[in-house]
This record gives sequence, C-alpha cells and structure tokens, in this order.
Amino acid sequence: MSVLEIDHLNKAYGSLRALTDMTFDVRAGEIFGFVGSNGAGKTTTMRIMLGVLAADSGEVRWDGQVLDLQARRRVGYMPEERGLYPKMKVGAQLELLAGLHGMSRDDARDAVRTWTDRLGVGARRGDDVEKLSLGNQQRVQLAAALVHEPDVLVLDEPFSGLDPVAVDVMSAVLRERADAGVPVIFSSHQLDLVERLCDRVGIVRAGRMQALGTIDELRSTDQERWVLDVDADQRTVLARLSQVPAATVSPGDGRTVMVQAHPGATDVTGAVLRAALELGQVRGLTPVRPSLTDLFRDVVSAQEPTATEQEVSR
Ligand SMILES: Nc1ncnc2c1ncn2[C@@H]1O[C@H](COP(=O)(O)OP(=O)(O)OP(=O)(O)O)[C@@H](O)[C@H]1O
Repeated sequence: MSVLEIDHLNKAYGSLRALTDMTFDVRAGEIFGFVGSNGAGKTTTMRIMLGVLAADSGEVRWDGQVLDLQARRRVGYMPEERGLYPKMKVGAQLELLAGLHGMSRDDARDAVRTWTDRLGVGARRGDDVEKLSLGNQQRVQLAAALVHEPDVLVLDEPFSGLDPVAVDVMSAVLRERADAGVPVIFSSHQLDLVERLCDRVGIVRAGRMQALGTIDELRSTDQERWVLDVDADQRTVLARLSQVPAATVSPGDGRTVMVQAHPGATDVTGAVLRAALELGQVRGLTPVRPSLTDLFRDVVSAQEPTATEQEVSR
C-alpha cells in the first residue's frame, strides 16, 4: 500500500535546531493531523516534504522512492504563507496552476469549475483574488491544492480563519480524498477538529515527534485521570488536593476538580479520596479518558523547550 514516509529529518536554521530526527508516515486513505505549539517545526517539516526547503539529513519517500521533482508534481500543497497572485482572476489562476501540474486546457477548465463550485467560490471565478475575503481566498487556495487531482495532500493550517460552514466543506473534501486512497496530512491548532477528523495524530514539540498514534491509542495513557466531586468549595478542594503527592489538580466544571496521577505513581486514588473526605461528602471520583487537548497540554505546554534544548551543539 502507498505510504508517505518522513524518515529522520534533521534541520537547523543557524544555531536553532528546528527538526531533530522527525520520523512518521502517512498512509494511503488516512487523514493525519500534525499538531504542536507555535514554532514546533510543522511548517519546516511540510516544506521539506515538498522540496521547498532542503533537510540537513533524512529523506521523504513516496511508495518507497525518494520524493523527487517529478513525484512532487503529484502532491497537492497548501503553503502556510499562501501563494496566490492577488491581481489575477481566480479561475485563470487555478487553470494556470493546473496546467503547471501537467493538465490539458480542457481538463484544467473542467477541474477548476468543479472545485470552485464544490468549495463555494464558483461565483467568484471572474474576480481578482484580492477582492475576495480572507476565508474565500483560503477556499481558492484549497482549490489550488486539489485541482490537479493530486496523489498526496499536504496542507499547512488549512482550517485557520474559516467559518463553520467552510470548515464542514473542507472536512468533507479531505475525508473524501482520503477515502479515495490519498494520504492527507494537515497541521492545525484546532484540536477539537483534529480529534474529530483525523485517523492518526502526531504531536510535535521543539522539532521532535513526541506522541504518535490513533486518538484512541494516545488517549490510553498510563496516566490516570479522574473528575472529583466533593461537597465543598472548589478553591478549597484545589488547595487541599494540590498537597497530595504525585497528583496534579486543575479546575473542572462547576464545583468539580480534575485530578491527574503522575506517570508510574501508585495508589494516587487512595490519597485523593482520603484528602477529599477531610473536606466533605465525596459525590464521585470518576475515571476519565483525556481529550486531545489534555494530551497536547501534557506533551507540549507542560514542558516548554529550554533554549539549550534547541541549540545546535558545536
Ligand atoms: N527561515 C527561517 N530562519 C530561521 N528560523 C526559522 C525559519 N523558519 C522557521 N524558523 C524557526 O524554526 C522553528 C520551527 O518553525 P516552524 O515554522 O516550522 O514551526 P511551526 O510548528 O510551523 O509553527 P506555527 O504553528 O507557529 O506555524 C521556529 O523556532 C522558527 O522560529
């Protein structure tokens, strides 16, 4: 089966190590969500995948072959910096791009009509790009990535700035392309969307892949979590529970408190329960599975990279 392999990519910008052994794959028919905080290395990875940027070492392979210039024509790419000519008409620009990817004039015209209609900007084909709102320009940018019927889709933050209807249209298009056997990778900070849409997710921190798997796999961590409901003031509960060793507490909904055991810690439940009972009647201590946002916070926010961690050793 076709697979896009990102194999031990390393990249430094001067003394900043932007990528360290970045490794993962995107399989035919799946949507892969690429997430990480600002500056984690997602755009750098995607630019290297497209050959817009050279890696210091490592490879990108498609079907087992190093992705060369020819193969890259079969990739649909939506760059973060967007790349449309503001003073050119939407339709003419998309036809030009389709032609650059090897499509005949007639095929290009048909494909442009199909995709602009599908993405809700059919009525704007005759307008200069700069006359469109940012969200509509983004729809056109997605059409540019799709118009040549690519074998692979690489999209850098395709959902940012879209209204909910456009998000639904874009989501449906990505699912449809994946179902047609196209590997789809996109970066996003909208984790609820990633959780809903993606078959697998990679969480990047400081240029390294930190967690990789299906949402289910990632959620089955060894770090237990509970919602604690005690008949007491939330602030009092937080203050008391924060003294329990090997537990991290945070506010939940209403008067509840979220409790998370540190990795490998034992009998945290017992200690939490004892502390809670000192404060009032315990109405519940319910185990919960983490959301992607919880996992992201664990992996990324809880441990911001230090300057030395991302410095190239000399
Ligand atoms: N051309 C460049 N020159 C120097 N440093 C760069 C360059 N491009 C990116 N960087 C640095 O490399 C690191 C990775 O940046 P990158 O844009 O890949 O992150 P990102 O995960 O896409 O972030 P965001 O979510 O903010 O778009 C950052 O520290 C960034 O400042």
